[in-house]
Amino acid sequence: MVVLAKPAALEQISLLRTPEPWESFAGVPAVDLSAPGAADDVVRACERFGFFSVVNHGVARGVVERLEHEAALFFSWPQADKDASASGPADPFGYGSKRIGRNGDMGWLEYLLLAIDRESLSKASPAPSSSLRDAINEYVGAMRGLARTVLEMVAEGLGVSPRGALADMVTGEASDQVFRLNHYPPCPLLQGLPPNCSVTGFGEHTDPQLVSILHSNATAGLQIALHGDGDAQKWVSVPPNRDAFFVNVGDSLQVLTNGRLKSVRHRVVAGSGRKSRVSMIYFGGPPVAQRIAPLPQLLQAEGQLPIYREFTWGEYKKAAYRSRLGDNRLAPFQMTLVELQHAHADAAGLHHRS
Ligand SMILES: C=C1C[C@]23C[C@@]1(O)CC[C@H]2[C@@]12CC[C@H](O)[C@@](C)(C(=O)O1)[C@H]2[C@@H]3C(=O)O
Ligand SMILES: O=C(O)CCC(=O)C(=O)O
Ligand SMILES: [Fe+2]
Repeated sequence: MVVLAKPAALEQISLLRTPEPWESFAGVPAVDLSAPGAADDVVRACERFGFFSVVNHGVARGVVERLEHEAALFFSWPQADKDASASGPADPFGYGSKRIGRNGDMGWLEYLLLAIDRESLSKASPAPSSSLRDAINEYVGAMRGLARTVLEMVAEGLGVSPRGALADMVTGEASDQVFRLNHYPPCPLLQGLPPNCSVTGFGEHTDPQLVSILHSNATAGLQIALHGDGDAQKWVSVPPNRDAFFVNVGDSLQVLTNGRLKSVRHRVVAGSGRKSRVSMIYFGGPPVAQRIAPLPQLLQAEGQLPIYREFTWGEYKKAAYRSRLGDNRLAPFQMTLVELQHAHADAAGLHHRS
């Protein structure tokens, strides 16, 4: 990590001064994937928090440990070697430090962001070493399986058939999968400041895909916003659990379920005294041509009208990459109040356009 070499850039990473210590949240649902009724538990967790952990997931500990080891090795390379490991700074794929995306977002982290073809790392975004590439490929294979299981459970719990309708979008031939390794070192800028001061590691956002599956080491830092009434938002810290994976509902799943499942706003904060946080995240996106719109089956079953306009994943991604991290990327695709009123009137056969 380049530390303090360019103070001007560091100033752009907003320091958060927190009046209270972050509340460690004991209420994150832990779903036992091997238990009967897991599908209902998954849906409940997605409705309530858009976020949950999974245990008894069937992913071998060795797969995680191998990648953790390789990731730690990579992040310990000299800065010049990491910078040279991809041709230029991440855009969006490759090795990046402090800059997230293309539009001025900054965080106290370094990362590797990689595109995945169906089974393995894309030739377009090679890993910096063959041992890291092999560990990522093995890990991503396990994550695709886990994403499939979770999305099959979502479909089952919602009564959507076939059971693979959502899972196929993420694990099919042309699906758009992304993998990310993040490293958040302790921040020296905070030394000497009160212990409740922290720096933005990864700014608040929702993930654009259907689901993201996250694993981290034992260092805290991830926070989620609890879905409140109206605009009220309460941030809580997620206690790390090395034996579990954390599942985030993404924007696309929110749209497919007409807002019944909600994407979770989340962020990472880094402190001064902590150990480094290392996280690995698999993002399950559909093929670029996939149409994303509320599933007709769900609308019919629940007697609802769509609250989102249809778009393709390619269109959403293009818009996402033009947005800032914290933007509400779904807002432009939401039906306006007037459109909803017209749709209701049309559905009731009452609407006469002049
Ligand atoms: C600021 C940005 C980074 C991001 C692309 C974007 O323009 C807005 C969405 C961001 C995000 C958040 C979730 C994932 O980490 C990510 C890879 C993604 O798919 O959308 C990042 C993008 C990125 O880092 O390139
Ligand atoms: O690193 C983490 O723990 C979360 C990062 C994240 O939300 C992301 O990369 O989209
Ligand atoms: Fe995220």
